[in-house]
Order: sequence, then structure tokens, then C-alpha cells
Amino acid sequence: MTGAAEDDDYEAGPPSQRLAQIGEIVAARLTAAQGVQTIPVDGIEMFVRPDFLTVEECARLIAMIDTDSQPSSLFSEGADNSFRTSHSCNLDRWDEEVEAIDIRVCELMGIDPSHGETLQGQRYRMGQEFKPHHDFFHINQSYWADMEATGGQRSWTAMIYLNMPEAGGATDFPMAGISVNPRSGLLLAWNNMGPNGAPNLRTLHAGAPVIAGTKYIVTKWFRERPWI
Ligand SMILES: O=C(O)CCC(=O)C(=O)O
Ligand SMILES: [Fe+2]
Repeated sequence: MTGAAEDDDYEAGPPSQRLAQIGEIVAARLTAAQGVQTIPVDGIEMFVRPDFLTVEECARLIAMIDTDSQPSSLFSEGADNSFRTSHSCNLDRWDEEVEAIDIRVCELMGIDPSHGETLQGQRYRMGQEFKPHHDFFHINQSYWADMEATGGQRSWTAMIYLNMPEAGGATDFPMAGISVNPRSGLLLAWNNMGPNGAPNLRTLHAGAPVIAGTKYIVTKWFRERPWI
């Protein structure tokens, strides 16, 4: 959500010992976690946890997203309206069920909840999409000063698919040559940084247009430092 594809030689941010360490700790935790599978992707640390949420939990989150969502926003300057056409909302972090799910995600990742942004719900109707972007912050953008002061860089992303649209809506990683199909309750997690703790350009990804049906997801972005 923080910028479109960049040239290979573009420096999205400096190496960071802290982010490298977060990468190692979380990857080790996920590798050892029951029910988690490593996705063999060249140049990105990526994991899936099928059935992380039950069908009932997915249904309740979908209902909340339908009630609360508004047209999605973007961080990037000069962003155009076609870039992220979904509707989204912050899930109510004081709702008991949302809070419990949020904590479960943090526990799975082994990241203190203070580093996690509010869970975000997202709905894509037919034809809607999220064009190729990185989840990490681009430090040459005007929003960076504010983000740096409020928790810093985004380290890991955890996304949960709440349903399966009838067609389309995969999460594509064009530089890594992998595409993940929505499956109810499946959690997908990846490290937005490379081994040296610098932003990893290969994490470029997109929510492909939904061709038939509706797609619902929740996304959790983690920061390098406490966010609240
Ligand atoms: O909808 C998707 O599959 C991708 C969503 C995404 O990239 C995000 O929420 O940052
Ligand atoms: Fe994203």
C-alpha cells in the first residue's frame, strides 16, 4: 500500500540489525509452529497456516467488514483511485472476539502485540483489486517521518483469507513468481525485509481482481518498534 513497483536498483531503505533480528526470530518461530508450512519462495520468507480461523470466526469477521468498511485509502503521494479499489476498515480492537483473534495472530508470529497495527478488514467486490505494492514503508516518501516516529518500518505481514471468491482474487507476488489462492481461514505471512533487515523489493505483491463473487481478508502489519 505504500508505493508501486520500483527499479531493481532502487534503495527502499537501509539495512537494519533490529529488522534482521526480528526476521530471524519470527521465521524460527513459524518454522517450529504446529500446522505452519514454509512456502519455498526464492528470496522471500513466506509461511502459511491453513485453518487458522474457523468458518464461524470468518463469518463473524465478514459481517463486521460489511458493516464498517469504507473505500480503502493509500499512503502514497499522488495515488490514483484505481490502485486500491477495495473497501476496508479497522476492526474494532476492543471487540472481545477481534481482540482474541488479534492476540492469536501475535502469538503465532511471536511478536509482542504492541508492535501490531490494528487489524484491518478488506472486501473486494467483482473487478476490485489492490495493484502491485510493497507493505514496507518507502523512506523517500513524505509519510515516512510520521511512520518513523510511530513504530518505524513494517516488518512482517500476516493476512487471513476469510472466504473463497468464485474466481480471481489471488495474492500474486510477481517478482517471486508465486500466487496464493484464497482459502477460508488460511493465514499467509511473509517477511517484508531481506536477511540484512533492509526492505525486500521482491515482496512486491498484488490482490488480483476478483472475477466472480466477493473476497474478504484481514491484514495485520507489524512494526519494528511498539506502535501504540
Ligand atoms: O488482497 C490481497 O490479496 C492482498 C492484500 C494486501 O496486499 C494488503 O492488505 O496489504
Ligand atoms: Fe499488501
